[in-house]
Amino acid sequence: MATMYYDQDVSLSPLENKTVAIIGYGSQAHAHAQNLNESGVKVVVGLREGSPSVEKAQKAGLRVETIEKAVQEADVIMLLIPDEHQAKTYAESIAPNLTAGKALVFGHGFNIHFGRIVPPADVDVFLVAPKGPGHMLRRVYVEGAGMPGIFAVYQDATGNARELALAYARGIGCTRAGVLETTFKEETETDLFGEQAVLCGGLTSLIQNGFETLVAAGYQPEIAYFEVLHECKLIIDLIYEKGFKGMRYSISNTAEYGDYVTGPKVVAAESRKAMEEALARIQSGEFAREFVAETEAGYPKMKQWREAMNEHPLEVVGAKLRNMMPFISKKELEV
Ligand SMILES: NC(=O)C1=CN([C@@H]2O[C@H](COP(=O)(O)OP(=O)(O)OC[C@H]3O[C@@H](n4cnc5c(N)ncnc54)[C@H](OP(=O)(O)O)[C@@H]3O)[C@@H](O)[C@H]2O)C=CC1
Ligand SMILES: CC[C@](O)(C(C)=O)C(=O)O
Ligand SMILES: [Mg+2]
Ligand SMILES: [Mg+2]
Repeated sequence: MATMYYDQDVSLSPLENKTVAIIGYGSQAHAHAQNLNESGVKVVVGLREGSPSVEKAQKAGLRVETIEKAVQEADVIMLLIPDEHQAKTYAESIAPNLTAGKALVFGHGFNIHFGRIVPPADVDVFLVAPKGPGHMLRRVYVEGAGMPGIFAVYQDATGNARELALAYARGIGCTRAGVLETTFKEETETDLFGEQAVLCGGLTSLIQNGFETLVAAGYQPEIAYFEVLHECKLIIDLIYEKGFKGMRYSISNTAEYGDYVTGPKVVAAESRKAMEEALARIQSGEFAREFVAETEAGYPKMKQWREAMNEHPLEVVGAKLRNMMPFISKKELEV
């Protein structure tokens, strides 16, 4: 069993009298900035010139500076802009202001692991990666709960990097749920695998195929949506709270029997092989190279896939149905 760190094991004191610069104010960054601020840590948000996020961060009671100025005045610099843009921002705005003894921090190991950012030897480098979306990191913190997180030290120039990483994890609320130590390699590869094969790619493909199968067979799209998407959350909630056993306790025996008989046929050897191939592509750096090339070309494939999916009957019917359920549609994801 891995060593888990909780609130009672971790002190915030390594962050006392230090300033944390949060670079960006998107999904993760707004949650880190607001959670740290409410945990009593001194925070400055670093944003590019003309950023539309300045007002949002200020409205949340946060101080905003340019990226360069935020890096200059901070002891700990957390880089939370999209992975594909980090190397350029690092080279232009961060590296020239990154003096000895500061800490350069990441929410995901992509740029260090794939060699796109090479920091100087005299700074601490670590990651603190919450295991969940930024908007949920903020939501659970406000509710008094936390999101599990993992941390890794890549470079310990000051001798304090590990304690600083744990204190940071506490400041954003992760030690309320449990934090464990990893490496940049393990975090990067497992995170990419999880989001591609299971959490995002795998899950949406499963739902989409289920929806299309029912609709093609002549069933009403609204029923198909409720059956394979809306109810997914309710089943996942049970798995999240009680594991497979608790979920199977709550469903009917009919459903449980069908689950054992049909599940392994739907997600079978072919899918397992595709998962292994996806992992190999991640480990070899092939996925990272392909994603960076897509970025440099202006995201032609991403744009096409996004547009096509936005028009898919699943999304069209889903938007209408969610609109009739104010307890869902009123939950904003806007920062
Ligand atoms: N999304 C998530 O929940 C998770 C993300 N992570 C990691 O966290 C990091 C941030 O991801 P995420 O929160 O999704 O990022 P977002 O896409 O939400 O980041 C948006 C922010 O980045 C700024 N930004 C975008 N492009 C640039 C640029 N070229 N130069 C300067 N600023 C820029 C935007 O600035 P402006 O406001 O000016 O538009 C905005 O403030 C990544 O490393 C990611 O892998 C880790 C765990 C989960
Ligand atoms: C699952 C996607 C994720 O890895 C995350 C929210 O943890 C991401 O990169 O956004
Ligand atoms: Mg990720
Ligand atoms: Mg993740």
